[in-house]
Amino acid sequence: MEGALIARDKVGVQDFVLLDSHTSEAAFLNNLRKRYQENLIYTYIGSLLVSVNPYQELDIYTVTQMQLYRGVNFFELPPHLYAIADNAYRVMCNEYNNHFILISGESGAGKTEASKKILQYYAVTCPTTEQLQTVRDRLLLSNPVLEAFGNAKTLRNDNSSRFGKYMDIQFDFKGAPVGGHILSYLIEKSRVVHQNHGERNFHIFYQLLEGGDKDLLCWLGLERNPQKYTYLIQGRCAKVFSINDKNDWKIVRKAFSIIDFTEKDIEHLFGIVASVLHLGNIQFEEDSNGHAIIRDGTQIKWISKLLGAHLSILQEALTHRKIEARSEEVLSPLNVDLAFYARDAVAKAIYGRTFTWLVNKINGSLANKVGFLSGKTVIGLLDIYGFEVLDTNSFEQFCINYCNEKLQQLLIEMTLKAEQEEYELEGIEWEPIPYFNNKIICDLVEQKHKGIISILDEECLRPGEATDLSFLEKLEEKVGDHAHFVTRKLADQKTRKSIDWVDFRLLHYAGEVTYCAVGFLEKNNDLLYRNLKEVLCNSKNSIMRDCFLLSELDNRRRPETVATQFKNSLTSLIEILMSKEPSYIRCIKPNENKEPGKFDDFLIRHQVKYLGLMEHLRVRRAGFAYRRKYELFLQRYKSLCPATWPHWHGPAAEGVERLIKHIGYKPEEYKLGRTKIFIRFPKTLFATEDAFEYRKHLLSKAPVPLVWDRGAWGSLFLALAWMGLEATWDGGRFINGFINRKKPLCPENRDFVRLSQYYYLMKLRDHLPKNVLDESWLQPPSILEEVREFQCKGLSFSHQLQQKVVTSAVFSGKKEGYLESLGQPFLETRLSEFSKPLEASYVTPVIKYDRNGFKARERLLVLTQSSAYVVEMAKIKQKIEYSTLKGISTSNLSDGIVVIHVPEDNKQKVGNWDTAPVSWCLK
Ligand SMILES: Nc1ncnc2c1ncn2[C@@H]1O[C@H](COP(=O)(O)OP(=O)(O)OP(=O)(O)O)[C@@H](O)[C@H]1O
Repeated sequence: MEGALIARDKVGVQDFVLLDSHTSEAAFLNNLRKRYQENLIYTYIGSLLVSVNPYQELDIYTVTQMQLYRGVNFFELPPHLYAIADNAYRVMCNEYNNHFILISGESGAGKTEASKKILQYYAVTCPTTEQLQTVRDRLLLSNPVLEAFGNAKTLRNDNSSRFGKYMDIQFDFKGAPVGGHILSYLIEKSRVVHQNHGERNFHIFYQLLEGGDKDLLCWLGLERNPQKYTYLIQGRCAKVFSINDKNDWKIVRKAFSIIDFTEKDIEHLFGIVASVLHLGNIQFEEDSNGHAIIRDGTQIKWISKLLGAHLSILQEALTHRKIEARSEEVLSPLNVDLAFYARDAVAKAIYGRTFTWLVNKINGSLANKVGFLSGKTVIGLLDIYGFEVLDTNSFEQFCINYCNEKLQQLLIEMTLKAEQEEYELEGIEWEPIPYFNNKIICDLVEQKHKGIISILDEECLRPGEATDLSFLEKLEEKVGDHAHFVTRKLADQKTRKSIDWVDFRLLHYAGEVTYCAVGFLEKNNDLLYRNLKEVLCNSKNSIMRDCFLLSELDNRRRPETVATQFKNSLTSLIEILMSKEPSYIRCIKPNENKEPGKFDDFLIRHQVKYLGLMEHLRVRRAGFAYRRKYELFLQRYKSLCPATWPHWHGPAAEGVERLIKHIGYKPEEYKLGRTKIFIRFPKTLFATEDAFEYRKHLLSKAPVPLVWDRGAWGSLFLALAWMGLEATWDGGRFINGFINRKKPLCPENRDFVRLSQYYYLMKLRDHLPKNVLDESWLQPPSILEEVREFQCKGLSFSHQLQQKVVTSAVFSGKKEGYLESLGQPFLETRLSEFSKPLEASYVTPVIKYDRNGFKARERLLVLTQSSAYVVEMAKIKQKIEYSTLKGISTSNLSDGIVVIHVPEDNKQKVGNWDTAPVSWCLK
């Protein structure tokens, strides 16, 4: 206990306070620098996590660290990714809602690493079973496969994501990961055929050449030397010091077997990868008529073999274009330039569509096959290509940066804007803090008819001679007066020099980016000659046939342009995210050289500025560190005030007022809104948390059933769960008390009581004082993990063990779900005082509602072997025998209401209570 408090004082509080006292940018940067130099790479601004890429493995990603953060409020320990992950997870489990974690920052800032660490955190800390272990492995192993095919070395990052990824992790009602789903966004296909100096193609090509065994390479017609392949050598850096292609190949190869890829799938997949390399080596020359012919037939033969395409048809498709004139089809020979264009187009199309196939295949293997369909919640992880400025920026950078504008907009909408609007809504006095809203740039790009994408589409689709230059002219005409758009013609004298005639410049939220318009039309159209498509549709390679459907050939409608498809997919993504509870991680790149420990002030200041971190800080500082609905605040802290403990029956707002008056909040420390309490300073909250912690410590020492969270409806459900499972337990001995119950609970109710049982136990764990979770216990063999659990929780070990043995004798092989429940400790919630006169097996405080007027009354519910009793003080108010029980209904809401149905003809007058209802309604 003490340890936890000291740790919190030393680190958690300090983190907040330091930030709290820093309003100036310089002070904030100083703080970040100082922390970075001490290897403290994480900092909070409120609940937003700022992460500065360390470029070295620090000792903060261990399983012990993960366990440390598990189930602890995020402000209690030093800032960490795990705290954010755990917080989202816990809220999801408690409130059954969906979450997402948005990880943003520029290329190389550490987004992918962060998302992988979060995934690992869930894999390690979430409950699992043998069956779920496969799901967990698949979730983890989908990453190396996707990275192999979708990541590449760029100048800014040796493992840069060249596609956007949004991954939903699905959890069942117990909080166990049961499945996943990945949405991918616009892979940078142009990289397949062209790489800038110092950059590589996608990792998989190098991995295959480096790691693939001799027989495989021989079968694919490949040589173990990237220098032999045109598509791999343009960046002149096939070998990279920081990348171990051979090792990565092994991981990918192993991953394939775990994520359900058959040998045939793998054969076809690498047939495609090799075909792309062979395609790149095809050279054309001119025949006497100026038509393109293939110079050397070796490559095309390999492609024909690997794709299962007819050699002469393939040859023809690469050198001719099929033109449809009325009802006739005419083959028109291509010149050399067009033949190269066709070759590259088919290589890009093959790779791009195979990537989509790969994602779908992985999704098939991640699909939830084991979990309960009901009660499924998700946590989404968004790791998407970061803001990017290259020497020459093309259509791909335009899309990537537009995507980052959209995410910035989402963040503004959900934080800066939402927070300030919330104050207004809640009637809290507030001086608005200005911030840059990048909506204006999003509109410039995406507005219907008027935005850059619409203008680009118009140029792509209109008849006549449209070129990249005519597109640029259209832009000048239509958006030339926009404050965030410049071309050479529109620029003032000073900036003119830095913009070429084929360029346009956008003033993004993250800085200026000059785009070269050359290639925009072609990349946006992304057309593939019809005869090439036909070849691929008829391929014997099953992946190709899945990717190129014959129906596509019949569809005469022009496909949507790439930019419009991308815009639409981003709109859907934003909708997906808006429906979930957000957590944010802002990644910062500390220097351009990928060097550990180097804090480049200039570079970081720029990121702090455009990420809007100072505005976040000011809103946080001027605003309130914490806000919570009255009901939830009261629920958590009600034990701190005698008037609210154990129950407060009035409105929650009044309860909170009583509570904070009792604790002694000063007026400047809080504000009461319409539905929420707002606490200004973190220290106020910490003091409250400390008091709560101490209170729990005291409570847990007292006899459990009478004082411990009397409102814990879970206790009742636990009892009901046992009843539903037709058994109960008397003072350590199990008795088949309900064995004669004829009707078992229906499946929904059974799931529900199991859920209640599970959460009750989780609650039990969370409410134990921290010092009992002592890491000094020796790591037991896994078979004894359960025993250790009891030790850790401070429960009587031998007693629990005895009970487990007895239970095993009674239930093993007889009770459904018994094996699953083995790992959960039994509760010590028996009431010894009652055991003699009533032979009680279970006691819990409840609120009983009368049929007449639904009036609430505090009672105790006592469950014995044969009957249930409602008790007031020491008086039995009502008794019902289980043999007469008609049924039990539970509410489908989280209100904890249970109705116990009693037959009409079975009314009993007990004690002095003469209004025995037909049903008991309990909470
Ligand atoms: N927490 C970390 N610990 C150690 N190294 C890290 C960490 N985060 C990032 N790095 C290093 O920085 C590199 C770049 O990180 P990462 O690939 O996550 O960047 P990114 O933001 O996803 O970039 P992109 O947008 O280009 O995909 C990693 O390959 C790794 O070397």
